[in-house]
Amino acid sequence: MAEPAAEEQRFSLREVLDTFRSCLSENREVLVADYVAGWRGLVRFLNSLGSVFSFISKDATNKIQILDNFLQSENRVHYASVQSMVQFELENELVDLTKRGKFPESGCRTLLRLHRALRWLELFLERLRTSGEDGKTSAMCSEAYNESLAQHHPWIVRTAAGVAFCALPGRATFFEVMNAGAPDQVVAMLGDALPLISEVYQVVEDVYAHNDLLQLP
Ligand SMILES: CCCCCCCCCCCCC/C=C/[C@@H](O)[C@H](COP(=O)(O)O)NC(=O)CCCCCCCCCCCCCCC
Repeated sequence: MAEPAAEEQRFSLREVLDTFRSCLSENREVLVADYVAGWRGLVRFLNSLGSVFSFISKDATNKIQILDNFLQSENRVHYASVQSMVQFELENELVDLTKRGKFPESGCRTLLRLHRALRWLELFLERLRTSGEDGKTSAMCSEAYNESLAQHHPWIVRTAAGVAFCALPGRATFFEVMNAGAPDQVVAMLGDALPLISEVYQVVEDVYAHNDLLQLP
């Protein structure tokens, strides 16, 4: 008998893109449940690349879980969108604004970590999309990282990340794991996806910038 559970576990780039697509509502609210679902898909992809990446996927999973808990809490209506979450947590003083204190796991600071990682994803996928057949994924990955997330990570994390990047498979294998068809189809799909990811990133960036939350500890 076929194993649906195993099939569900299989990463599909299209599915992940669809969840990121559905996370922007008509009035440009970013829906937290879909945002988190998109991340869950990406983590599944990362896990399929091997255990060298597990320290990264554990951190991402942990943050997804924190947000999931809010989505299931009695305050869940306030966590429906990034906009409502920010408003709710700020109004009720549930965020450590300048140094870590009573709220080390606020929704705002937790989502900010994923938001910064989304910028890495955008830069990385754009490099992947425009790369040639012999493009080096590890170089693309570390360039994207240095331009984004690295600025927020201490030396020890940057070093560990650098080591992990060396274990990335080549472009061809990478495209296969994405499970989105032949390389030219993957490239086309990335072309469709990137404006979407950028838009989600930009909306969240604007909300955080407007509320002066981009440096939350
Ligand atoms: C495909 C290669 C994957 C490379 C992933 C690049 C990102 C490297 C991130 C390294 C993070 C190391 C783990 C620790 C992080 C935390 O210190 C740090 C700060 O948190 P804190 O303030 O609570 O302490 N956490 C973070 O910055 C959040 C990191 C979240 C990383 C999620 C990465 C998911 C990658 C998904 C890959 C998908 C590839 C897409 C192909 C379709």
